[in-house]
Amino acid sequence: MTTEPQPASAAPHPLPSYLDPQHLGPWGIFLEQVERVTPYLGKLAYWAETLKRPKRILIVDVPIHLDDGTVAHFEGYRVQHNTSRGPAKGGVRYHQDVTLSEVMALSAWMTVKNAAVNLPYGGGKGGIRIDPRNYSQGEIERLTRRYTTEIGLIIGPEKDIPAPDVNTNPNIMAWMMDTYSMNTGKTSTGVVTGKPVSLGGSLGRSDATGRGVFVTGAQAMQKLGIPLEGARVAVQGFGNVGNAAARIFHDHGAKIVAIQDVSGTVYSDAGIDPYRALEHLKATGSILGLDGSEQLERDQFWDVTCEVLIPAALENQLTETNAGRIRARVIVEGANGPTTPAADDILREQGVTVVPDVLANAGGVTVSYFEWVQDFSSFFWTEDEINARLERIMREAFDSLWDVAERHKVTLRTAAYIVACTRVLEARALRGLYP
Ligand SMILES: NC(=O)C1=CN([C@@H]2O[C@H](COP(=O)(O)OP(=O)(O)OC[C@H]3O[C@@H](n4cnc5c(N)ncnc54)[C@H](O)[C@@H]3O)[C@@H](O)[C@H]2O)C=CC1
Ligand SMILES: O=C(O)CCC(=O)C(=O)O
Repeated sequence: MTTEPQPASAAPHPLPSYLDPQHLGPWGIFLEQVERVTPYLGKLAYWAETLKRPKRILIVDVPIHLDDGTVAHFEGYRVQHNTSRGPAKGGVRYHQDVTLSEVMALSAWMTVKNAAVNLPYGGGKGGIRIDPRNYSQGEIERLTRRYTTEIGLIIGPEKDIPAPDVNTNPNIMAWMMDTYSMNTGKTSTGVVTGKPVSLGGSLGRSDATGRGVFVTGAQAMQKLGIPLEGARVAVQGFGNVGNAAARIFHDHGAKIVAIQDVSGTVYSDAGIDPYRALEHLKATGSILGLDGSEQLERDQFWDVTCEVLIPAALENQLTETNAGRIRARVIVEGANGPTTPAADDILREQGVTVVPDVLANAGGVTVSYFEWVQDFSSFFWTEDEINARLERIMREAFDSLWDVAERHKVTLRTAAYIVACTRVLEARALRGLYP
């Protein structure tokens, strides 16, 4: 038996159909990203097949009583893509378009993200296919508690730690924590992060992803000689990530010229105050009709001239169809997977710098890591301490990825994959196979 790693991965068996690149969707995009990084992995390419196969996939039926007394069934998922460097970690999404392919890709991007910023985690993600806008608070609570019980088989503070993602929030994390604790017979704050501060949550978590988007975006601007003061910023998605990023850019002198969310697009050449936009959204349920702004057609958002574009909604937004229209100099990916590989190539040719999701939006999971550590030690830090540590981690990660990108003459995304996949596969190789 040879002990010397061979240059190419030994993968004698065909992929199961749900892992097949032909079975497109977001998972197909992740596979393409793995193909792009493999030539840079040297001998570790032997283990690259690991990245193409999630470690564990759980599909659950989530039945609940609706308020009208009938029973409804929802399909839920928890995917643990990789646990080579530590427990799986990643959010839970409630959305009508959730699919297995999407959750697999989101969990894989968590593996890469956690390794890119060197957090001691693997990658996981969960989701339920539901449009939560159509359900009451009581129905969402019952859904959350049943889902938590179903995935309780594989989650836990040392196994897999969920957190908020699209349409989930600290309230939902509180129900998850409570359900898991009831089922295991002890209060287990560390089973989820992004909890309310009064239940073992961390100060700074709610704005952390947007703060990381700002820190990495500002660093990219500095490298490119783009002044922050007066810089025009367009933001897609005005939820947890998009509105925090908009507020923090605004606080540092940038001008938010366009915001798009699920309800539509607003634009103002003079700049939109994101605090007022948030108040308007809370009062009316929509960003449309904000004083001093005009409404644009949905697709016109991509034509807005700006220095910084922040996609902070869903994946697959910048594609080969619209990438050529982008007028931004920097794209900072608040969302996971907003840019397809074909769009990446077009943007690169146009000289647009993309700060990739696995770096730009890592602020959220970084403060989730702080929350988890604080829960274990039952000792809580101040918000200033948290923000200072977050900013240091994000800056250092940015600088080291920028250097790797320059050295290999690759995009920041490929640089992030080189660093992250090397870390993951080194751990994989050291742990070896059993038996
Ligand atoms: N919450 C977190 O800490 C993190 C979230 N992310 C990613 O950031 C993105 C946004 O997540 P959150 O802000 O947490 O979700 P959220 O549920 O708080 O907000 C989502 C926003 O996207 C908008 N949106 C939905 N569909 C849209 C569409 N078709 N076009 C335009 N806007 C649309 C919604 O109106 C809302 O403003 C997701 O890709 C998520 O995976 C990444 C890292 C951490
Ligand atoms: O805070 C976390 O653990 C994960 C957040 C998340 O889902 C993400 O970074 O995409």
